[in-house]
Amino acid sequence: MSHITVCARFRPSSSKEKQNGNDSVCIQCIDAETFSFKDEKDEEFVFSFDRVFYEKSEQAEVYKFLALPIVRDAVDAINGTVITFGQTGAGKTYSMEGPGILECDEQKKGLLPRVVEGIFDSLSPSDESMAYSVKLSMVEIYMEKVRDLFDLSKDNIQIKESKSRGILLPGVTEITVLDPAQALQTLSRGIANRAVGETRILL
Ligand SMILES: Nc1ncnc2c1ncn2[C@@H]1O[C@H](COP(=O)(O)OP(=O)(O)OP(=O)(O)O)[C@@H](O)[C@H]1O
Repeated sequence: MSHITVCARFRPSSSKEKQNGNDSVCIQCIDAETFSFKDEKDEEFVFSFDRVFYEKSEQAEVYKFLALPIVRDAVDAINGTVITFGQTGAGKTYSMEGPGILECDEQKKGLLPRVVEGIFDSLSPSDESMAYSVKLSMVEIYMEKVRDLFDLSKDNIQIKESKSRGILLPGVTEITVLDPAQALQTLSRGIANRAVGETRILL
């Protein structure tokens, strides 16, 4: 089995797109893995992924298919990553965070709050000889530099690689979190520190 899962997700047309008549849809569902795309010359192309999430897909489905296996592996010390890629307005933030990571709308909440809960649920120690600690770091690559979103004075963190520990960010802030609420509060602080973000307010 591949260690990489690649999915496509389509978001519903926004009310603005509907208002402007920009909401004609050029893709058609074939099945849960395949869709067809018609370009402006009416030429048809067929694409397949591990899973295609169409516009009615639920956040919970995306979590279950894409992130839950990574959460399970993480608890067994296997590294995992979720990457979103797409043009502006495609739905990356919605998929990752939902309407906001502190918002607890059960249906709409995104991958981040679900992953946080999933990790803490999986850590509930059934075996008392086991001890876990959960630490968060958060960085942003901005203007070719790695900035620490938990300590903005660290604005040029180096990326190193070690044979035994893999990719490292020496000196990056690590915050120990004890429960999901504390983890989400901490992540929300990091998100607010991003230089590029839809909710950045300059005073
Ligand atoms: N699956 C979805 N269901 C409902 N609304 C969605 C969905 N995906 C995205 N949206 C809405 O579409 C809009 C754009 O989404 P979003 O902000 O997540 O895009 P983005 O890819 O993060 O854009 P940018 O790169 O500009 O930050 C938002 O208003 C969001 O709420």
